[in-house]
Amino acid sequence: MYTFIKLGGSVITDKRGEEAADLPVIRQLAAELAVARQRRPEVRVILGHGSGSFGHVAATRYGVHRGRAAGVEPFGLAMTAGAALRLNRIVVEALLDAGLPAMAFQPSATLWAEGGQIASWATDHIEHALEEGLLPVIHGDVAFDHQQGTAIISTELLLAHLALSSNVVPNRIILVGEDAVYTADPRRDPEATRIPVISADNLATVLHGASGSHGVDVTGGMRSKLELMWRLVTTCPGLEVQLIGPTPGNLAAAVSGSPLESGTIIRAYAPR
Ligand SMILES: Nc1ncnc2c1ncn2[C@@H]1O[C@H](COP(=O)(O)OP(=O)(O)OP(=O)(O)O)[C@@H](O)[C@H]1O
Ligand SMILES: C=C(C)CCOP(=O)(O)O
Repeated sequence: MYTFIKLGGSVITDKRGEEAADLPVIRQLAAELAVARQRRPEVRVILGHGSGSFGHVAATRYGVHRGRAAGVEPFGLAMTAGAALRLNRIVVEALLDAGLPAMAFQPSATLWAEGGQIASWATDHIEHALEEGLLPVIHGDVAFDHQQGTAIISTELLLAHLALSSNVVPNRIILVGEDAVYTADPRRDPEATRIPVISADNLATVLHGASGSHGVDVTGGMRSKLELMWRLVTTCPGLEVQLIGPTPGNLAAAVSGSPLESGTIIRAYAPR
């Protein structure tokens, strides 16, 4: 069984800036992952990261997510791919510096989209990388799209595709981003309170209080993230999704399976 992790663009960059990577946070998260891997070497991880103020700013500028309708030029597509890759390089170098065998797999090189969704993605190299003991690193990316010409594929869509359509079946997905899901957007509503567990009982209310991102974002923010993660936990038996913030110690604890007093867990089935 595998653990999928997404380092959210909202924590590894400043989403209100442009190409503003948060190096101290990236290094801290890389170090925590290294600690967790030493503690629990049997936990096999695929690491994804969002694009934050790199890809989202470029995609918005050139309209890549809207495809032909926005008259995307090759240069705009290439600039957006370049921005996503610049952040990817920063993340992978930090992981290598922390002693992790991180290797990047650029999704757009082997993926086709259709109407903004993944139509096909050749993931056999990623699966083989895991067998070789590597830490495969993927990232939200641009894509060629059969229907709309170009698209943006979020990290969550990539992780969902791996979970549903590859040989790599996760039992946990850890999303490092907002420190929890709240009853309303915590950046807008100071009265918002943390929701510790999302299940069938409160899903509708939770979705009602979830909205977009505080920064430039073309992949939907919290609401679309939750909808997709709910689809996954209801399709993959035993899968749990955990949303945590970047507070030091959280990622190491979550990967090691230690209980956390913070964050939100999404589960469709009662815990065993
Ligand atoms: N109910 C809610 N609870 C928590 N956060 C919420 C809620 N509703 C909206 N948000 C917003 O969701 C955003 C987090 O989603 P966002 O897509 O920006 O994260 P990310 O995955 O880290 O980014 P990226 O797509 O760049 O990787 C924050 O801006 C937060 O304010
Ligand atoms: C904007 C680009 C290039 C990718 C978006 O991926 P995400 O940050 O995971 O939503």
